[in-house]
Amino acid sequence: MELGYLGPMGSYSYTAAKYYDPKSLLVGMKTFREIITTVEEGSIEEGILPIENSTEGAVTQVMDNLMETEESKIQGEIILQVRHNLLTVAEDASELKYVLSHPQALEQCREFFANQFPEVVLIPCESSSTACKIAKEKGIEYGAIGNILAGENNGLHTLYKDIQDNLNNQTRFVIIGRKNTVPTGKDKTSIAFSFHDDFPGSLHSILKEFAEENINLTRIESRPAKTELGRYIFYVDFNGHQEDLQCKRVLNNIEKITNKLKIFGSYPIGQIY
Ligand SMILES: O=C(O)C(=O)Cc1ccccc1
Repeated sequence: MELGYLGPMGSYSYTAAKYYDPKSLLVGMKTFREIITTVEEGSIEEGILPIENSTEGAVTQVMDNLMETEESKIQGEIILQVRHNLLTVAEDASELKYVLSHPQALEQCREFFANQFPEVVLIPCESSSTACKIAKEKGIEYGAIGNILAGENNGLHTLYKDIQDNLNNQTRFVIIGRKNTVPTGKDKTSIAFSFHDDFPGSLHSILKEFAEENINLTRIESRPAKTELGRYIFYVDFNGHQEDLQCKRVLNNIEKITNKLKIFGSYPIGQIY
């Protein structure tokens, strides 16, 4: 089984992919969009994508891109305890001027840099493992935020460990693929919907359906519909599989109330690593 991830090797996505399926053949890619496109086209079977973080919230780029999918479904999830480290070319920070990483990682360590290295310029790049590679090429003024593994792979020093602002920093990854899943009894389903018109109680009318079937929601987010200010797409995750009877009833009912209902998929509840 080939599994696409945000590469190169040593990224946080790589770690998550290894935990999810140690046997799969990992294929490093440059962007989240590339991962989604290759799964959509069927040229790779699965892809892994970060979708939300316990401190920073939604990974909006992934959520927006998933909205456009036609063939791929969410068929798994995994939660990774993300520990950031300051990895540098030099053995100390005396020359440190620039620190590179994925925007998500930079955001999750903003306080650390404001307190410890207010003069350091934070530079976004494609991934934390790419950041390590670039830092190594650039020299002693450079550092990266990444996995210790990525630092070691690139010959960097681990200057500070656990620099994430929130000690309990978790990222939830979803696995997309083209297969349908079967109910396991411990599943989750992800959907998104929008309304024809704005009307009082619109969101309530949806939430009521879940409440009446005693279905627990595990996440609710809104994203701009990108048509006009004040129009939203709502993203909801809930416990249960779309083939379960109660879930089927809810999905049937809310399809009638909503303008567009997208079911991203049902999948076994993931473990935390
Ligand atoms: O840049 C990486 O290594 C990634 O895999 C993206 C990412 C960044 C920060 C937290 C989780 C995933």
